[in-house]
Amino acid sequence: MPETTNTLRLQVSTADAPPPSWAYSQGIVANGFLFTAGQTPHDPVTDETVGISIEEQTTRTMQNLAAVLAAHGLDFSHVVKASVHLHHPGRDAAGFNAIYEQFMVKPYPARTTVGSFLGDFLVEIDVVAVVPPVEPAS
Ligand SMILES: CC(=[NH2+])C(=O)[O-]
Repeated sequence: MPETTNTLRLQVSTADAPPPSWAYSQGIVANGFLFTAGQTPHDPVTDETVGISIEEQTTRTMQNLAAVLAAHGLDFSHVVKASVHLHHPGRDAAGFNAIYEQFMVKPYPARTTVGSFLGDFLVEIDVVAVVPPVEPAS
C-alpha cells in the first residue's frame, strides 16, 4: 500500500516489482508526477535476474515498471520521460528497442539512453509519468 511520507511526497510501493535493495522508494509522487526508481530485470519475488538476453531482460524490466505505474493507477500512456541505461549499448540497442516499443505508447516519451556498468544485468530504466488530476465530485 502507498505510504504518505509528508504532504509533498507520496511513496508508491508494490509487491509486483522488486523491493528496493538500498535507500530508495520504488516510486514517489510529487507535484503531479510519478517518478519511478530505476527498474531492473529482477523477479519481484526471488530477486533473481530474469533471462540472459537483452530482450528477456528488457521485458522483465518493463513489466516491473508497469507494476510501479499500476500501483498508482497509471500505465505507459502516462509516461512523459524515460531514462535508459544499457550495459552494452552498441550490442544491445536494437534488441532493447524492439521490446521497449512493444510496451511504450505513441507518441513515445522523451528518452535518454546511456551506457553504464550495471553489475550482472544488462538494462535499467526509470520513468517519469504524469498523474491526471482528480476530477472534483459534482
Ligand atoms: C536499483 C536502483 N534503482 C538503485 O538506485 O540502486
